[in-house]
Amino acid sequence: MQLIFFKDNNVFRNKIFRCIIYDVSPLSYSRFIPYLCPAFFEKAEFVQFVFGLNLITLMQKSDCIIGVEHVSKFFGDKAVLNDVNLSVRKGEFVTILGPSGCGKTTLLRLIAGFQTASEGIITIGGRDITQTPPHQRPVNTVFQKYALFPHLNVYNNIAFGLKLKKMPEATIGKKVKQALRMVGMTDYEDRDVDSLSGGQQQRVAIARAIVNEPEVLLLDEPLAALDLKMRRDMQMELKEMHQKLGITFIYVTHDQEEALTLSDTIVVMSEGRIQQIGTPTDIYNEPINSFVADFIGESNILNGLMLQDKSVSFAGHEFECVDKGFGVNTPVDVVLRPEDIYIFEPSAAAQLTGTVTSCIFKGVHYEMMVQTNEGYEFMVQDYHSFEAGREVGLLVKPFDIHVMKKERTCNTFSGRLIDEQHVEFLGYTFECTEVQGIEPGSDVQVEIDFQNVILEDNEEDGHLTGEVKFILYKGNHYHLTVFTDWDEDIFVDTNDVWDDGDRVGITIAPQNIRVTKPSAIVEPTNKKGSAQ
Ligand SMILES: Nc1ncnc2c1ncn2[C@@H]1O[C@H](COP(=O)(O)OP(=O)(O)OP(=O)(O)O)[C@@H](O)[C@H]1O
Repeated sequence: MQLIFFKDNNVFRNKIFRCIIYDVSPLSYSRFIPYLCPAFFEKAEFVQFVFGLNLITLMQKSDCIIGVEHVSKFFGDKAVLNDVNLSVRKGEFVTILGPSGCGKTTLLRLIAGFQTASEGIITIGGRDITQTPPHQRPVNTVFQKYALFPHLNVYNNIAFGLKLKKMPEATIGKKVKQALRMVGMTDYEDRDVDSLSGGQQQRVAIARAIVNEPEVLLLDEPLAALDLKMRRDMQMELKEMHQKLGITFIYVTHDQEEALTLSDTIVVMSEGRIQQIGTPTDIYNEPINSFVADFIGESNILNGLMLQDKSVSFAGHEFECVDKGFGVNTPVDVVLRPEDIYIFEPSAAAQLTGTVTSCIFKGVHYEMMVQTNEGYEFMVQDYHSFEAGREVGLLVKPFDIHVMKKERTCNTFSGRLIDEQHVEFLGYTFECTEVQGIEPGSDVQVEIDFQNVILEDNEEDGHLTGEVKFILYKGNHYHLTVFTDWDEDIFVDTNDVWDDGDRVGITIAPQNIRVTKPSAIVEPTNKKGSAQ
């Protein structure tokens, strides 16, 4: 008998691990069970016994229904998903949230089985289904475009799958009625689907999915085609439906408000990687990096310097905060939610003073932009209005100052020294100031400060070309990610205003290129998909 325990970092972090026991004869297996440590069973996700080639899941301890383990998906050379790990509990409402093109739909399609993972494993109920065809998976998918059969009425659209399974007509009738009741469309059985509104068609699509009683319902932006009012109504209905049905929902959206409203758990993705997994409150209150902070809700994001434990400077002032363990004089990102900033008449209590530049009524609160005397801009939300032009004081409490580690403090590329004054990186040979003490032909590390990357309107004016993405306003400048037309991103600090998707030329002056020997410490590089 052979005992194999395997665990991986991510799974282990969630205190679940898997044990596989190989080549157990039924006799030794029954003798063996009583001796397995109870503490082990407490932690084990499931225990599998392998009899020759047959794998038997003996026990599934945790309530994990879907496991995505180290999953990557490539289309050609392009990694659309990069080492994704996710564990979904039975009955959970999980939302995959991220900007367009970050890989949300691809992840859903891998779970549904419409596409196959290039690497990694997907399990449902502890069973490896990575290669299982879609129709053999206990999941059903609702798409953004309702994908109803136009020639069938509502009843027949919903009954379609059940008829294929050759269920008795009476059972089908009962199930269709039940599904229609669930989506609030009891009287619509005989209607042509073309005569229904977008919201009603989506309800029929959901009814058609739930009538099969799947263990997991996958929903790919199901409300995206609806107008705002209908979307809000349907969100509430979906939430109720989820509670009534008690099945697991995996929901894809790029709408952060929808994700915060609906979910038990939000998975925030960017560029094929998971950035953060947490409850809506966790994600909103404790974003793990500036990408998540910017993507979820409104934020003021500023460059800061952690002076020491519980003391951070930003916007030209020192502030007391609650964070510790960043070290001394460490560059950080500081996030302040607009509703956490107090605004009042200038007084001694003010930490910052400035002038209101705009004031807009937002229905319940006022949203004001304040330019501080040190030249930083803050968004502030308050129930009281301070009109444009008024002098104000601002204050933020230590607990409301969110300090987060910077992913990087400058652009870092791997390159090759061509000669003393030329270095090759990002597929281009750049002129640099004289490099001494490194042999031409050696591998080198190249560093460029964010503010030293110049973007040009005309692509042909740059050494390189690329596309502007992820624009982050940092109070007194913009931090941009530019997808170069090579394999890596380049990060830029600029005062110029660029739009998402702008094509640009990229220039770097020779004196701003730092060439060093590759450091022993692995610094984060500008590989595609890393958070800002
Ligand atoms: N079959 C395919 N072949 C090549 N590239 C693909 C294919 N399917 C998706 N992609 C690419 O993979 C990336 C992720 O696509 P995906 O549809 O998963 O993103 P998404 O986050 O769901 O975006 P959206 O919100 O716009 O639907 C995109 O760049 C897309 O162009």
